[in-house]
Amino acid sequence: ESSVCCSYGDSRVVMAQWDAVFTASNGGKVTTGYALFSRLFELAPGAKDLFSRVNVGDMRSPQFSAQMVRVMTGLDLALNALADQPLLESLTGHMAAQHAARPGVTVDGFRMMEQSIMEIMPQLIDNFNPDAWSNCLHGVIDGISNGLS
Ligand code: HEM
Repeated sequence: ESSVCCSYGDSRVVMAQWDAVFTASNGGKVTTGYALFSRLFELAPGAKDLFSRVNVGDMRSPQFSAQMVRVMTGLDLALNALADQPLLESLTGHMAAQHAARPGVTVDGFRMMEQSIMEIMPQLIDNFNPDAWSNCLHGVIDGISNGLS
C-alpha cells in the first residue's frame, strides 16, 4: 500500500536504536508504553475509552502496566522482524486480528500512535534516525491496523 520502503539498512538502524530503548536507564516497556499512550490520548482523547477494561483511569495501575507490557512486547517482536518480511507479516497479521476484534479501534487511532512513536522515540534514542524510523514504522503500523475501518 505504501510507497515508503524499509530497506535492509533502515531495518538495521531501527533494530539497533530500538534495542537501546530497553537498555537505557529510563527505558523499560512500562515507562515507554506510558509515554506513548499519554501522547496518543492527547492526540486522540476518545481512544482512552477503548482501554476501560485494562483500568486506563489509573495508568500506573498493574492492569494498565500489563497492557503496556503486551503492547511493547508486540512492537518489539515486529521491529525485530523487520529484516524478515514473511515473519513480520505473520506477526503483524496476528495483531491486526486481535485489534479487529475490538470495536472502536480504527486506522486513525493507529496513525496517531505512529505519530506518537515518532515524537517520543527521539527523546529516548541518541542520534535518532527519522528517515529509517518513518520508513520502517509505517509498514509495521499498516500491518497491525490492516483491515480496520
Ligand atoms: C504500536 C502499536 C500497537 C501494538 C504493538 C499493540 C499491541 C497490542 C497487543 C499485543 C494487545 C493484546 C491483544 C490480546 O491479548 O488480545 C493489544 C490490545 C489492545 N489494543 Fe493494541 N497495540 C497497538 C496500538 C493500539 C492502538 C493505537 C489502539 C487504539 C487506538 C489499540 C487498542 C487496543 C485495545 C482496545 C486492546 C484490548 C485491551 C483490552 O484487553 O481490553 N492498540 N494491543
